[in-house]
Amino acid sequence: MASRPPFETHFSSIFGSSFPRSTSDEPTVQTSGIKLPVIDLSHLTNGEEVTRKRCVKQMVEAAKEWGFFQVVNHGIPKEVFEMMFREDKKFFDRSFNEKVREKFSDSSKHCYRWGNPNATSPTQYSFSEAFHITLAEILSFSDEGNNFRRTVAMYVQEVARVAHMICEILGNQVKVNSKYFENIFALQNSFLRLNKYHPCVFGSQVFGLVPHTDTSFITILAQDQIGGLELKKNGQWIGVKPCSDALTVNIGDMFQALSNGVYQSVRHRVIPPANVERLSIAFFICPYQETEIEFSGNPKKYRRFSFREYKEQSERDVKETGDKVGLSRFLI
Ligand SMILES: O=C(O)CCC(=O)C(=O)O
Ligand SMILES: [Fe+2]
Repeated sequence: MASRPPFETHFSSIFGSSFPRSTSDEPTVQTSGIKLPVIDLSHLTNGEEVTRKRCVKQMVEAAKEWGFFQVVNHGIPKEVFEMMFREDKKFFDRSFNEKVREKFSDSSKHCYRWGNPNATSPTQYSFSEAFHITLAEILSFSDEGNNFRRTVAMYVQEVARVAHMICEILGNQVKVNSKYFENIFALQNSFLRLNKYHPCVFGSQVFGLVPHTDTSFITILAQDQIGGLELKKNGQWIGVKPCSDALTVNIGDMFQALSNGVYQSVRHRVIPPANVERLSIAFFICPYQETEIEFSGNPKKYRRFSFREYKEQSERDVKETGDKVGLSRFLI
C-alpha cells in the first residue's frame, strides 16, 4: 500500500494541471554568504560569567535581528535524534489510508494533515504531510509492539529542557517574571509536529510549507540534512542550511507580543526537495488557552489577549483570507 498522499491528483483537481504562475510571493532566494547566528549553549553552564553574558547577548541579538538562530552543544545525545527520526520515518511509511483513518484520541481529529483542502490558489498549497501531537495526547497512545510513545516522550523531555532554558533567558531580558515559564512548562498545550516533504512536480511556485509565522512562544526544529527551510529577512528569502548537531530555534508570535515587538516572529517557508523526501520535527512551546499575553512594561504595543482569542482570530482569518493576519490585529 502506498504511503504517499495523492498530492498530484488532489492538486490538479483543485487547480488543473496548468495553472497561471503567481507573482504574489517573491521567489528571491539568497543562500550564500549569509549565516544564521549559531549559539553555543555550553557557554551558559560551563563558562565563566563573562562568557555566559556574551552568550546571552548573542541569543538576544539573534532573536531581535533574525527571529531565528541555531543552537549547538545543547546536551541532547545524538541517539535521541536518531531514535526520534527512526520513529518519525516509520510513522510516515505507513499506508496513506491508515494514516488518514487513524484517530489517536477524540481531541486530535486534525492530527494528520496533507496538502491543503482549503487552498484557493497554488501558493496556498503545501506539498507535505504533517502529524500533530499535543503533549497531553502522548500518554494516550498505545505502545504495543512499537516504541513510538516512549521515543516521543523521551525526545520531548530533552527538547523541553533546552526550550525552557532559552525561554527563560529571552524572557529575562524583556521584563518577563522568571516564574512565568515554569507554569507554561507543564507543557500540556505545547505540541510536536512531524513534517514530511515530498518532491513536487508542479515547479517552484508550489511550497513544501506555505509562508507563515509560528503562533508559539518559540519553536525548536530538528531537521535532516536535505534543507529547504527559508526565512524572510529584509524582504529577501534566505535559506537555512541544515547543520548537523544543531537545532534551529525561532521566535513565535507569542514571544513577539510578550516582548512588545522586540523579538521578531519571522515569516518562514519550506521549498520542496528536488528528488528526495525531507523530514523535520518541530516542537512548539505554547501557552495554555486561558493564558493572557501582555508585555509588562509601558508603553504597550499590543493589547492584552488570551492565547485562545489569538488562535480563534487566526482561524477565522485563515478561513476568510487564506492567511493568518496575526499580531497586527492586536496593535494598540
Ligand atoms: O520543516 C521545516 O523546516 C519548518 C517547519 C515549520 O515551519 C513548521 O512546522 O511550522
Ligand atoms: Fe513554522
